[in-house]
Amino acid sequence: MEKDETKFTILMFPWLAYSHVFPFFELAKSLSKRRTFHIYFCSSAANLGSIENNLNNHKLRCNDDDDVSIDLVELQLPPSPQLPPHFHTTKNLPPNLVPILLQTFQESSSSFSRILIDLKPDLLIYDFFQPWAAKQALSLSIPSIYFATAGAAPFSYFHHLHTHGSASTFPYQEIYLSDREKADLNAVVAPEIKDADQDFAFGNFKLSCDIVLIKSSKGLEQKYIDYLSVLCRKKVVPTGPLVQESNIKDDDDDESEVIMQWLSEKDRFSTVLICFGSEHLLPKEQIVEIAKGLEQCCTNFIWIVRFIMDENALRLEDELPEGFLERVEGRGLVVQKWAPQAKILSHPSIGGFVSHCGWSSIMESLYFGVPIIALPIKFDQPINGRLVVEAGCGVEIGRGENGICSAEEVAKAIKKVIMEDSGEGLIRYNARNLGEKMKTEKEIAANEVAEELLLICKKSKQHADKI
Ligand SMILES: C[C@@H]1O[C@H](OP(=O)(O)OP(=O)(O)OC[C@H]2O[C@@H](n3ccc(=O)[nH]c3=O)[C@H](O)[C@@H]2O)[C@H](O)[C@H](O)[C@H]1O
Repeated sequence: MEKDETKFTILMFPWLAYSHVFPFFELAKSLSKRRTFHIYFCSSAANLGSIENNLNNHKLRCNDDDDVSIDLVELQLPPSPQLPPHFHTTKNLPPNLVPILLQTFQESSSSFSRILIDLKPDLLIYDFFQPWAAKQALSLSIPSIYFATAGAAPFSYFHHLHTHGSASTFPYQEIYLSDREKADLNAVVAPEIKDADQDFAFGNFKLSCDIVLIKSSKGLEQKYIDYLSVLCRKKVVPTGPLVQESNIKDDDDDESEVIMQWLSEKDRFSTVLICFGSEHLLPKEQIVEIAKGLEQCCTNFIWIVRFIMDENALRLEDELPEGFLERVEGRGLVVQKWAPQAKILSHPSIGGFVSHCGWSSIMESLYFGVPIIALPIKFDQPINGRLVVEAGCGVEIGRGENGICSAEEVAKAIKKVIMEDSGEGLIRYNARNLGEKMKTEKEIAANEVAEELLLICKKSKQHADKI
C-alpha cells in the first residue's frame, strides 16, 4: 500500500470479537477524520466484510474519500478443519468453538508480524488477547498502545485482585463478585494462553507505552479510571462511549424497518428492549422465565432472542411457553436474528433495556439515556451491572440459588423501571442525565485521544529520523 508521508500511520489490531472490532473501528473513524493520521485496520476477512459496508457508508457521509483515510488489512489465520473462514469472528460463533478461535488467533502471530514489517506504522494500537503484537512492535522500535474495550471498573477490580491477591481491600466495595462469578472470570483466558504469559491480562498494560486507552466515560467511571491509572502506573485515557452512530443509519434493511415501524406505534418510554449481546446464548430455562416475566408485567417489548437450541427444537415456538407468541401479539415483538440494537435504543418509545451488561450495550444504553435492567451472565458483566446500579441508572434482577432469574424477579425489575412513575422515575432521570453528559464528553475525549497519539507518533517519528 502507498504510504502517505504527510500523515502518521496507525495500525489498529482488535481481537476478533464483534464487540472489540466495532469500538476499534469507531475509534479509527474518529482518528482518520483528523487528516493527521492514516489508519490500517487489521482483522480477519470475516470481520472486514461487515466493516467494509460500514466504511463505505461512512465515506458517503463524509462526501470526501480523502477525509477517511482507512485501509483494511486482512489477517491470515492458519487453516483449521473445525474453523472455516466464516467462523473467524465471535458473532454467532457456536460457544464450543470459541477456545479454538482463540488458539487459532494465537497461531496467526507470524502472519501479523509480516504485516507489521511491511507497513512499518508509526504506532500500533492492540487488544486483550495479543500481547505478542506489542512485543513484535517493540522489537521493531514501533510504540504500541493497549486499547481496553471493557470498562475501568472491571479492569481496576481485576488489576487490584491480580496485584493484591484479594478483593476485600478493593476501595469500592459496591463493586463485588460472588464466588460463582469469580469462577466464571477465571474461564476468561484459555489455560494454554494463561500459562504462556504469566501476567497475561496485565502484560498488555506493561507493554503499552506511557498511556492506555479505554472505552469509557468520565461521567460514569472517573474514580475507576483514576484508580486503574494508579494500579497500572500509566495514564489511562478514556475514548468516550464510541457508540456506533453509523450503525444507526446503516441498518436500514427490511427487517429493521419493520422493527422501527412497530416501535413508532408505541407510547414514549412504554417499551422494553431485551438483548444479550453478540456472543451469549441463554439456557432454555432462563428463556422461559423471561417469557413468563414479560407476560406478568404486561409491558410492550422487543426481544432479540438467541438460545441454545435443543437438538430436536426446530422452531422458536418450541423454546417458548406454549401460546406465548399469540398472547403477546401486538405488544411484544420477538426477533430471532441480528437487529440494530443501538438504533432501537435511540428510539423515544424505549423506556428500559434488559441487558447482559456487555460493555458496548452499557455504553449504548446510557448514551441514549435508557435505564438498564441488569441480567449479567459472566466475565465483566456482573461488575458492569453493579456499576450501573451504583450510578442510580438501573436495577439488577434478583437471582435464585441456581443462577436463574425467576419470572417474578424479571417482572418486578421491569415494573420498577418501566411501569411506575413513583420513585423509580429517578432511575430514568439519572440515565437521561448521564446520557447528556456522555454526549458532551464525546468530542472532548476524541480530541484528547488524538492529541495523545500525535505526541507519541511525533516522538516515534523523530526517534526514527535520528537513527
Ligand atoms: C467487551 C466485551 O464484549 C463481549 O461482547 P458482547 O457481544 O457479549 O456484548 P457487548 O459488549 O454488549 O457488544 C454487543 C454489540 O453488538 C451489538 N448487537 C448485538 C446483538 C444484536 O442483535 N444487534 C446488535 O447490534 C450491540 O449494539 C453491541 O454494540 C462481552 O459482552 C463482554 O462482557 C464485554 O465486556
